[in-house]
Amino acid sequence: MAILQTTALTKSFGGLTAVRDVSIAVAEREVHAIIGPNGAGKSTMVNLLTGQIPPTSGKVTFEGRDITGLRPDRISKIGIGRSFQRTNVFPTFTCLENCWLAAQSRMRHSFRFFRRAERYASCGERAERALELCGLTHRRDTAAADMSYGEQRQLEIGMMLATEPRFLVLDEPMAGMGKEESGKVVALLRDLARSYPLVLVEHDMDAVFSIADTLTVMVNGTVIASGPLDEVRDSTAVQEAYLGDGEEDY
Ligand SMILES: Nc1ncnc2c1ncn2[C@@H]1O[C@H](COP(=O)(O)OP(=O)(O)OP(=O)(O)O)[C@@H](O)[C@H]1O
Repeated sequence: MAILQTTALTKSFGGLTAVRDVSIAVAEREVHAIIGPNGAGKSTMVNLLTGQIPPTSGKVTFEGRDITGLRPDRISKIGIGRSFQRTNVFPTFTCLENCWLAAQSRMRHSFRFFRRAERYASCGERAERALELCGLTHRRDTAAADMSYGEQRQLEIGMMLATEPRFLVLDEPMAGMGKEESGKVVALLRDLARSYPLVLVEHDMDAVFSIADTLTVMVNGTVIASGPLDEVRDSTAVQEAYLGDGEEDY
């Protein structure tokens, strides 16, 4: 059964339709990658799934519940975690503090604690667990600014995990990384894929092909192919439309 599903999802910006009639379904334990050339509508899809923008038409359901048009904080609380294309960490805060803040953002009244001590402890536990999950326990007390770019992206994944999501949406988690750094993130994503269903938007095709179960290929806002990785990767339509001439761009 699908955990996350879109039905005829469409988003227009004035005269431009960035996402047109997209219907995808992501099952339990599935890594669903969305690929496509620049301007294909991938980021718009991510923004529609996580509530950053409302759709023009169509529907998004999560665990059978209609979440279309809900605000990002509601969607986060419902259990969909999102990482951003650009690093969102607080540079002067330590890794633990960054994760602590993210954990706290999920609390109902972030700054008006009823049982302050209990909530504090619970955020601390979540933060420590998130650091462990993203492989940064050894950097617990290091300020984000003192870490490499790759580690900061890793921390951002930790911050997403500190919100205790049940589903992950990752927007170009390998962007701007060197080979060694992206190798680490690929390993991390493989680990996470054992526990979370996830949607991954990524330009690094080696990474996508090594992690994804399902591939959706978008061109100009439209899905041109979607299905099991091997079938879609090797389909002529995809080779011609995307992986052919444009491959060197990635
Ligand atoms: N807020 C917006 N207002 C107007 N047009 C937008 C907006 N956001 C995206 N677009 C347009 O929608 C189209 C799809 O953009 P989108 O960023 O979703 O593509 P993408 O596949 O993520 O591209 P990239 O790989 O370059 O990130 C583009 O033509 C873009 O210019």
